[in-house]
Amino acid sequence: MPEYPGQTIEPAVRVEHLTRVYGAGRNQVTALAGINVGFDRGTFTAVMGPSGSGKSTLLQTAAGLDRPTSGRVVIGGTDLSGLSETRLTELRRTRIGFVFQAFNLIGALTVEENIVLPLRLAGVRPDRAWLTQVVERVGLTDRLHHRPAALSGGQQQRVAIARALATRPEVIFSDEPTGALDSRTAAQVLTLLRAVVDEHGLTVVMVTHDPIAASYADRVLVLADGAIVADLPQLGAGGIAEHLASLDRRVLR
Ligand SMILES: Nc1ncnc2c1ncn2[C@@H]1O[C@H](COP(=O)(O)OP(=O)(O)OP(=O)(O)O)[C@@H](O)[C@H]1O
Repeated sequence: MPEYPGQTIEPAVRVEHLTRVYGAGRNQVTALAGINVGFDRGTFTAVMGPSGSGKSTLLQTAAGLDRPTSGRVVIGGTDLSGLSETRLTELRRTRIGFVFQAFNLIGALTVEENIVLPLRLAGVRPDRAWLTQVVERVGLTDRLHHRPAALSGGQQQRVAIARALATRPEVIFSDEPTGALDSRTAAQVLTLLRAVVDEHGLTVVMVTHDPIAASYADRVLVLADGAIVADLPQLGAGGIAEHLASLDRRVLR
């Protein structure tokens, strides 16, 4: 559904009335309390908010890694709620890229084998021209035959980004991609994510606690208690930090 009158372009990801409740009775926790949001194609969004505000739950449910309690997620026009587990797995493998704080590379495989793994799992023939472009973009052309253990943290995260890009996904979901990196390496990884949005029109949704990381995005969503409490344009790292501090005083106690 269009979010406003006259809107005709389907966002890359659309989330409607998304609710996720964990547990039952006295142990019940509402991690997401009916979220409505769209992520337009070719945009980079940072998701922020205090610990326990629902950021990871939003990412996991939007990415089809977890089923919502109610509400729905539509990726590129496909409603995930109508999909069987098998179809959902297929969609995750072919249309979604993931980049996590832990690089999650397979130590026994080379860099190249790690990058093409999602394609092999999905039984999809690699698009060699695209893969060459991706490997060049992430600066790994001379590392393809190394094992992950022989690479630095920043290089390993770049392998994870190349792996996420291998299938030319409609969206990349990323949870704290720079959480394990020093600030210089983090800047390289964020510049790379920014570039895949600007140069290839990909859509990136990234959870982060860091206003500097968020300053690479076009838009900053702030969650509190499972709801969106701010939807901001890019304000720069200082502006984001200031806004979070003012929300902290007003909304976040
Ligand atoms: N599997 C689970 N079982 C029960 N409660 C959960 C589960 N996963 C998350 N929660 C709860 O849901 C709420 C939101 O958690 P979530 O991990 O999404 O927050 P977050 O904003 O990502 O936090 P952080 O910044 O600390 O990673 C929290 O109260 C959390 O304790």
